[in-house]
Amino acid sequence: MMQYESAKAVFADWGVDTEAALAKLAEIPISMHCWQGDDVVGFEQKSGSSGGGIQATGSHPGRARTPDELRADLEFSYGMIPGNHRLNLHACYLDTDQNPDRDEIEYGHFASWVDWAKEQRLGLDFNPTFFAHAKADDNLTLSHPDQGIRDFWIEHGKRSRDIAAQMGAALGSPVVNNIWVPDGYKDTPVDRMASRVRLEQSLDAIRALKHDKAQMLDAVESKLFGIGVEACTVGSHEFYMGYAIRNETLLCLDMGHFHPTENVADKLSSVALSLDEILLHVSRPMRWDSDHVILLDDAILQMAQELVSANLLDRTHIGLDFFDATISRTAAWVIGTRNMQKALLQALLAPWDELKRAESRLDFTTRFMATEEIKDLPYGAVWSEFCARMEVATGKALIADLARYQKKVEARG
Ligand SMILES: C[C@H](O)[C@H](O)[C@@H](O)C(=O)CO
Ligand SMILES: [Mn+2]
Repeated sequence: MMQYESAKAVFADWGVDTEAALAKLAEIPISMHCWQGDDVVGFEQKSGSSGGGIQATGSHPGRARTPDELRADLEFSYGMIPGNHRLNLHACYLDTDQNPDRDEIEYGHFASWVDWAKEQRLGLDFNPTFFAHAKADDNLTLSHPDQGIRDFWIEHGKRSRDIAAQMGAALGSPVVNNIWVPDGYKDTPVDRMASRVRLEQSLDAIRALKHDKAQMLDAVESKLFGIGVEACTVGSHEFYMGYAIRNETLLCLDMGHFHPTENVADKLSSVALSLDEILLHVSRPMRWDSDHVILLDDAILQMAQELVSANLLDRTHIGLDFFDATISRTAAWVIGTRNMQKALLQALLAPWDELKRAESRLDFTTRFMATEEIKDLPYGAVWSEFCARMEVATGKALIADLARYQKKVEARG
């Protein structure tokens, strides 16, 4: 507390109100992805061989194998993260004794998740699952040349939107329904246009039915390449950017889905001029879309800075997308999500007016000196205060709690 009071005075000297920053941070929900808890396996009773070019590596003990185990791990993890958040579910995480194929899923198969979300005061987000299925083994789904395969996936897409809308109605909070398909070609295709026309037509068919935006929001996610689709990804950035603008959907920017030298934070202000809302998949690519757990590193700090500086927090849905099976899965969730929050807090504690004034008069020296000096400000004390107010642990106590829970789940084998 004393440390916080002294930090508060230091920030006040820079013209920054720490109380306002803490209040804003408490309002920002992060959509935590269910698939970190079980290495993107899901709970279907059957699955195909196609991984869609994504891969969780590692064999750390304690993987959640059932919806109940996953919910227990999530409850523990949310308990370690300050604030109220959301869960991002994939369609392959259905909870039912039945064995519906992807084109047969219904709201009832996910009702237990909604009941649980209500109990836990969590929002939900949703994703159709266009991978890990025999009908995705060609690495083509919505753009497949075979009409029958396209129709199968279109039906899956329609049902997912419907399920998402019902979830949103039940929870009183719009569910973002994000479409990502693995479609692409290992070697250079000769008719890219035909694939993209088919993908566009399939997306239009999926979205033919209008849903209330208070219940469900459509999002589309682009990608640069994946394993097995190195030569061409049908749903490229340009494809989906155009699609999202023309159709007024959200555009999902996954930080692992661009060339490693691109700065994804730089894209926010550009796409925000043409889109109402944005979805983020905050991730950490290492050499490729490796989905490492996010660190409090420059890429994440810059993303948070852009969200605050460009005033985009109210129209950006912050989702996470990483999966690491070499470390405790619950620790990955907790530390990764808290890193996103720490980055947001640092951004909320920056003296933006002063920095922007310096830039607008081309005083780059002042901008340079200030952006470097504020790196020394006592962010840790403000973060600790936030955690104390939200009654969650920090530092060694947090590490001990995470280790204790990991020990408990290791008995699962
Ligand atoms: C499991 C997710 O849908 C997936 O990670 C997708 O969002 C993606 O980023 C694929 O590379
Ligand atoms: Mn993603």
